[in-house]
Amino acid sequence: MEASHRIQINDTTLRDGEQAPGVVFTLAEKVAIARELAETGVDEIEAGTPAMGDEEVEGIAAIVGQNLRPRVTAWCRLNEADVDAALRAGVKHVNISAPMSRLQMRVKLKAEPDEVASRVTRVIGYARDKGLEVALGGEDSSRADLRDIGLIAGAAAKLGVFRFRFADTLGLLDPFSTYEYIKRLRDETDLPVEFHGHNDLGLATANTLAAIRAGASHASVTVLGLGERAGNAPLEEIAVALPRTADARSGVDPTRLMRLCELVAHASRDSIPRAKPIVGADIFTHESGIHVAGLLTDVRTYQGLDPALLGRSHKVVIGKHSGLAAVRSVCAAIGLDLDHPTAAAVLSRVKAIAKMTKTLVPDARVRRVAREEIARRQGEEAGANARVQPEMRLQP
Ligand SMILES: CC(=O)SCCNC(=O)CCNC(=O)[C@H](O)C(C)(C)COP(=O)(O)OP(=O)(O)OC[C@H]1O[C@@H](n2cnc3c(N)ncnc32)[C@H](O)[C@@H]1OP(=O)(O)O
Ligand SMILES: O=C(O)CCC(=O)C(=O)O
Repeated sequence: MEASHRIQINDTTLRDGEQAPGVVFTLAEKVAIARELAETGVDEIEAGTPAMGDEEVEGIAAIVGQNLRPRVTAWCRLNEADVDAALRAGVKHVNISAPMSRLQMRVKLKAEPDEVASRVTRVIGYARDKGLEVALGGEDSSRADLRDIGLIAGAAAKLGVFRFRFADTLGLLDPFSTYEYIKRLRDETDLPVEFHGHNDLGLATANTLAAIRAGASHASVTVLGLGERAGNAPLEEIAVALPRTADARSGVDPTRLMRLCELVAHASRDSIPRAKPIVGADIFTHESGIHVAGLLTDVRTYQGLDPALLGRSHKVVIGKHSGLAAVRSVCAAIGLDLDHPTAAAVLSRVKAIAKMTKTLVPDARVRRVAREEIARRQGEEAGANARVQPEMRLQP
């Protein structure tokens, strides 16, 4: 059965993702990532920050030039010069960002809410006059008075902006407070809401899903959660979790997530942690005997997420926590059928190896031990038979 509502996946790997310390994408990498994002099925690509200069503008323009299916947006501050830079990049859509908390308004713009609203009218009006489709970015929304958001988003709505982005800029929210904020935001604006979460408390995914449950229609994400400080909500987690936890779906093709994540990891000179949800190398790898025995009998016993959904499969490995079923299955895969005492002897030896080496025991070594045990047992049986032969001859 298909989940009920379609959520827009707005990827900001090339903007907020590249803000992660030390991450630099080359122009070729940016284009490759944008193309892969499009193939994966995201709805929007936030391609960069034109105010950063000519090279950044060139990078965004190169992505625009690919004529990809997703909308390509650029991130602008609340000033005309940033809008002009976005125009040079050739985008048709921009996110124009205004601080929503009084603290950020005062520190960054030396302004009070009504002055920010006036500035929104001026700058977004300027962008609209130049033919741009505009979304209002609400920086630091989670520390804002929702009435201030209502005032500023109201000024933007009058100019026909297509969306409001609620940013939990400092990753302060939890799923319960996110849900409340996004529900209450409905009293302040009719604009479609995008939720942009940060992962400082490890809650970006949970908060984004809570925002969706509360009525947000757009999820702002990055590949592998790359982004400022602890990063953002990972695209791969949101895409896979949406239908499972939020009765919603996206246009993302899960079978392309591995390839996309590997590309971004490589371009950001990082590796994917082995236990990273959805794309980590080990997330469908099973060592524990009880789990392996269960999976081998009926896969549903220990399968939450079907690896086939991601084009992946379960893998059994042998280590300190293995049991007889696992050892037997590794050997049976090459036609070595172990009886119970032989399997027990093999298991005992491979466990000792795992403890000594503090790692897994490769299948080839398990099978070598198995062959040795089979040979030893056959030798013992032959010896025993030889010993009993004379007695047998004495029998009448
Ligand atoms: C929460 C976020 O992710 S916000 C996005 C953060 N992204 C980036 O910072 C992108 C990379 N940044 C850069 O390359 C540079 O900071 C630039 C090119 C954007 C600006 O560089 P500079 O002109 O040297 O300014 P600097 O970085 O020192 O300070 C930022 C300026 O932007 C202003 N500013 C910040 N947010 C906004 C906003 N939403 N609207 C208008 N102005 C803003 C600050 O008040 C400050 O103004 P000031 O120069 O008058 O003091
Ligand atoms: O204002 C926006 O568009 C969001 C900026 C951002 O990345 C954030 O606040 O974390």
